[in-house]
Amino acid sequence: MSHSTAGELAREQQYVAKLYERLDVLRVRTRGQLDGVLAQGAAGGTHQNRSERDSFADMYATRLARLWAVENGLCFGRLDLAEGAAEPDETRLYIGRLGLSDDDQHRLLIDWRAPVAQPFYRATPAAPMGVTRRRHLHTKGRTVRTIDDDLLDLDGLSDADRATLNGEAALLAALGETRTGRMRDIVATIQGEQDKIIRSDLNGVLVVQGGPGTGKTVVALHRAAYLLYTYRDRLERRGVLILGPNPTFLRYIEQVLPSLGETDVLLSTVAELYPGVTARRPERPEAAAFKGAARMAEVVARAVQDRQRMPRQTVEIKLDKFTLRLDRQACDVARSRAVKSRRPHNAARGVFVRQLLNALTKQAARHLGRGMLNDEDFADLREDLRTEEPVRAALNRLWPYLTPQQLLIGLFTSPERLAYAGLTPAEAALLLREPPRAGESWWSEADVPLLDEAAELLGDIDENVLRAARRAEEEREQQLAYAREVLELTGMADIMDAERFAARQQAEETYLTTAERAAKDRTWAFGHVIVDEAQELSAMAWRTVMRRCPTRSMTVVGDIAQTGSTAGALSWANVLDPHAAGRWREARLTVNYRTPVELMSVAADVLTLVDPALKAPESVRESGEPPWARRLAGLSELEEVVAESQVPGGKLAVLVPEGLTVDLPGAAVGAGLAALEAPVSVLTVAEAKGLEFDAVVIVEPGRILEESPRGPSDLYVALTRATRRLGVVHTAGLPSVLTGLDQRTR
Ligand SMILES: Nc1ncnc2c1ncn2[C@@H]1O[C@H](COP(=O)(O)OP(=O)(O)OP(=O)(O)O)[C@@H](O)[C@H]1O
Repeated sequence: MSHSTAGELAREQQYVAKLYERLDVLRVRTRGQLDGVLAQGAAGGTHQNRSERDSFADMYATRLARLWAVENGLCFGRLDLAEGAAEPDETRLYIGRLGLSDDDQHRLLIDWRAPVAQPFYRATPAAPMGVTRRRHLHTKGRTVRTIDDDLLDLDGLSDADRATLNGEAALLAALGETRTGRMRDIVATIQGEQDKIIRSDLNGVLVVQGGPGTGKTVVALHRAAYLLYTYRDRLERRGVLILGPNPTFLRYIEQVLPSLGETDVLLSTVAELYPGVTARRPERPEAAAFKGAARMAEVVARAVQDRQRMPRQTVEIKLDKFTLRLDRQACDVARSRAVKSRRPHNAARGVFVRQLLNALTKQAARHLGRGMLNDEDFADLREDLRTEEPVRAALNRLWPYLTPQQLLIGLFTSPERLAYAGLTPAEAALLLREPPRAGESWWSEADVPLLDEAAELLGDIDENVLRAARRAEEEREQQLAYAREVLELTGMADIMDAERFAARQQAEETYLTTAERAAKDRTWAFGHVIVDEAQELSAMAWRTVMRRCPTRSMTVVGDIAQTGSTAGALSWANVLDPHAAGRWREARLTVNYRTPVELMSVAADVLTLVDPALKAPESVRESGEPPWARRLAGLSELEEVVAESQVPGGKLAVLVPEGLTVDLPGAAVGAGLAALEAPVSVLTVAEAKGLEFDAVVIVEPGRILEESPRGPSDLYVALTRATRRLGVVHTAGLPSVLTGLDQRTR
């Protein structure tokens, strides 16, 4: 290290130490404010006093959580601006995870999302945006380890400045690190094309199309943080939903937003979007694809109509003293009134029942010899009839209350109902199933959009009753959870127990965060929705997602070339035009930050099998390790191959075709937390989608290629998961597209 660099490092250390000092002061101060509010107690005062106190407590608790979240890498950059490009005392800006000012309101640190921080990510030598130098500070704990400078305007620098330049290495250093099994934030090294997407306008649907490793996921997450910062009021109220392909992927990305100080975001999968249903049953790909097709909306609608069909014969209702009759015409009139009301099935039932009860009441009056009734008597008699069991039973048979679950179970277990819904016997066979048995998990991921569709058409049975029941059940639980959180955060857990704290809250007060409230409510409309691996969503899944976002403020990220699901997308226009025609725009990411050049050139060959017109993204770096292929006498040799391929301290994935089991002692098998944490995991391509590993060994690529109509896409995904090493092993022949690989014998 040169003398001047050492001096520069010491100066930066001094500044960074000052920032941490300020952070500590703010933590103590905010903690004091929170304690002050909590000490006022929650029991006394008017309702308004209490709710004001609670919002302050909430605000301080959130602020405190944010101040703690930014401990690592608090400050990671510095911008030196040319004279004239900034106010005289603002020519040097430090950029960090949040904004800090001193008590005199002098800015000490700029939040990376603030407009003035934008040149840190966008300035280039060709368009320096007034920046003379961009400096990256690499810290460990509170210590500045190294600094890297990008020189943007040589003329603007003094001789002394020139002597301290280090050159750009921050990005490559970040990319070269071994993987931890969890995605990290990239706030210090966001690239220009990524920054444009992150800061793109909130309105409308932004599609981010990019090849593997171009940073779509990580960019989408930084965009969420940016939008929350920039439109905090609007988004905190309605919440932000991030949808990923499976729970393992959500675990992979879950730390990124908290590390950026944002915690109130709901991470979910489509399978979890229907509150109260756990969709765990595996589904045959043909059935899943069929259930995902847009036509299923019509099928579900027909299934509802099926439950509104009227019998041909007159319905007889035997009461003690006489028998009432509903003929076909009376039923048809009531049905058509109910349908014309345009209400969902369960709400329209009220119209239907009222109409028939009126008809029955008139009949009953005749039987009772009471020709003309005044309004009051008529209403009394109608009420008497309504509570008669035979009347209730008859009306229920004609137009039953239905939950979405009842509707779909009825449909999927009945060849007659499936036929009425418009399916051929062969199509019906894909859906036909045995009724649920106790404890069985009956629903699959592909069923969730159908339940959601049914819920729209049926409506709630009785909103108020349902809500009240749900609230009563959840109330105590919510209050306890909240109390625990607050007590833990404030370090008060040892002086007050959560039960007592919760007991002090009023019954009508709820303490759920926006994300938590939204997760429990099927009809919640989010302020912004981000869909990752969006190419995999079926047409029916898109209908479900769009219902969660009526404003269509969305970020949709994916890669059409990676579509593995047969119900998935083949073009963004196909997917989005039905829901947001004229309201979506596409941005592209073109640089691959994950996969080295050597691996990407093999993947590019496979991409031509997906579609010769597609172009693979450019890789930014080389690994110096050419990918290889090896023929094995048997899969028992795999253990040795894996041992040779591991990167010390890193993660390795063995990617296998669907249904192939391999025996690797100590390896984590299948999706789940272990897949992220174990040094070696065995996964199918679908399970590895969106993830990355230091090394990857692909087993029997020929089978992956042939096992589905989307085989080439699956192989492309498999080839692009590694950051350093890639090997392919096979006992059967090697697909011709891979014969260019280094052939190894051992
Ligand atoms: N600007 C950056 N600085 C540092 N690392 C980056 C940057 N952009 C992307 N990366 C890294 O590149 C890798 C790939 O990013 P990401 O998983 O977001 O890509 P993707 O486009 O979603 O890939 P895929 O389509 O294959 O799932 C991640 O390790 C990510 O952290």
